[in-house]
Amino acid sequence: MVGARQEIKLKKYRYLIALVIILMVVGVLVLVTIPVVQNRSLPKKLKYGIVLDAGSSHTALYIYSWPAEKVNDTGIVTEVDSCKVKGPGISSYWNDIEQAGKSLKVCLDKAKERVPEKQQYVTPVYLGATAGMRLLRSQNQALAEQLMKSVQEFIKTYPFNFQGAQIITGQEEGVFGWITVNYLMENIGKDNAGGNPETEGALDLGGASTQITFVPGEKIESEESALKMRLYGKSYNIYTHSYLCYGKDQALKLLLEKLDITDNGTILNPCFNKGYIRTINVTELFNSPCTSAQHNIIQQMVRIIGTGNFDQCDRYIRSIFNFSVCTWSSCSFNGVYQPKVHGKFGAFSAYYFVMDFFNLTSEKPYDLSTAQQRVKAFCLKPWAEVKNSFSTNEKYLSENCFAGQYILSLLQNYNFTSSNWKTIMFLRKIKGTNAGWTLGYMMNLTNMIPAEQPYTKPLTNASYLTVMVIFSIFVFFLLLIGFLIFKKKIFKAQDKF
Ligand SMILES: Nc1nc2c(ncn2[C@@H]2O[C@H](COP(=O)(O)OP(=O)(O)OP(=O)(O)O)[C@@H](O)[C@H]2O)c(=O)[nH]1
Ligand SMILES: [Ca+2]
Repeated sequence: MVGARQEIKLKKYRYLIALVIILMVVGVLVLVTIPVVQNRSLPKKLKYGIVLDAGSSHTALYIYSWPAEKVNDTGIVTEVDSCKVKGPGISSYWNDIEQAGKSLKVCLDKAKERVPEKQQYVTPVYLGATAGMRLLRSQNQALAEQLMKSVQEFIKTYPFNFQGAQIITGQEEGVFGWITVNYLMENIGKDNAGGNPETEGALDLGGASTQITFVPGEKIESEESALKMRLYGKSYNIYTHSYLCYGKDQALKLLLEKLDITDNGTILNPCFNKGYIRTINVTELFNSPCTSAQHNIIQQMVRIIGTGNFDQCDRYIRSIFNFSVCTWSSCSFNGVYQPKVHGKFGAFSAYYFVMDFFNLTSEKPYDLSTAQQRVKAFCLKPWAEVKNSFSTNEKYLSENCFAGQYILSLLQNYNFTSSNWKTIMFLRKIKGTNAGWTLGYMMNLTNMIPAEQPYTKPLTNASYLTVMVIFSIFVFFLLLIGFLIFKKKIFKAQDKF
């Protein structure tokens, strides 16, 4: 009787053990499959943003994109496409205002093709105009406003989420260029255990203005050029200055104004290659507020003839900068305060175009004397030879001697000398995205740069689940072992019984 009862009990135990084991296996299977299913790569939802850079010499459109769920992560926004508007900058349409807006058509059409239709209504579009419009506004505010309205109305005819067209300040242009460079280089936003990571300065040479922006190693004396910013939980004291009229095209006008004109309306220009001839309308030279000084040229057209004289060019270029006044402890030129340049610099736009022409933009920086020699060698070449040797656009080609010397002069005025010249990296793009103010401008306006470091979980979702699964399996085996020991003891007790 006792033996049969014991057998029934034993059978019950076996069923119970089998049931527990099955439940445990199912439990482990569930634990393993759920994270796998949960973590399989989901189709990424992308967000888009568009910025039009209405520069003095031309307008460009940039399309940026980033994964929707990672807004605050660093290094996430990239440029997915860009479009160069044909023709001059919007400020040149002052006598045909309606055309200013229409000139943007091809690029806006391209943006419409590039951004998925469903996303277009939520895609913000910004237009920022720079020095060309600043100059026009200083001459005729009403006209500048009409022009901005023209581009605004035209952009509004597109299905995007238009956020406004503004003439941005030189300070904004400088600082947003700095943000772009440091965001793309991942100098800002990275949680750097060793304190504040070094940032890089930004050097932008446009057609009508030029900007220098960096974090100095000393206190900034002038409030006007100082900007305190808090980005990703760190504070930055930034120095920035924008020199209106010192972009490449306006600087050339400043130079031409300094040169003598002969009675028959000829200007000899030592900064153009020997034999190069360019005929320009006098109004073209003097319609700029940068050169509106009194002049007594009676001819309508003037002929500029290149003489390719390096030393004379150097002297004339120096003469467009004023070094006679400085009320601060140090100045660059024109009495503008500038602390000592500090750290590395990224130099883009015309700095890049021109230095690239002279093959001076490699990863391994060249020294100042090599740069000077290359520019000099080019300037000494007669125009006929230059023209035959390069297929570059003739306007750019003819201005490279001037631009090369101007850049060398400007950078030395900022106090880049042979000892720190190699801290400048001439670049067009960083990780595939164009260096310029537009990306920083968009990220600022879309609140994509947090002031404080966003909260980050100690583990990613995937590693969290992996750890959970491993520990569950571990606990399962412990339970199993415990259970088997327990079972053995029961059987032993039963045997005794
Ligand atoms: N050599 C050369 N010069 C270029 C090229 N593209 C533009 N430039 C010139 O470089 C200068 C600067 O160009 P950008 O940076 O586009 O200037 P921008 O934005 O129109 O002008 P700002 O409003 O002052 O910023 C202008 O004088 C342009 O004409 C190029 O491919 N090669
Ligand atoms: Ca520009």
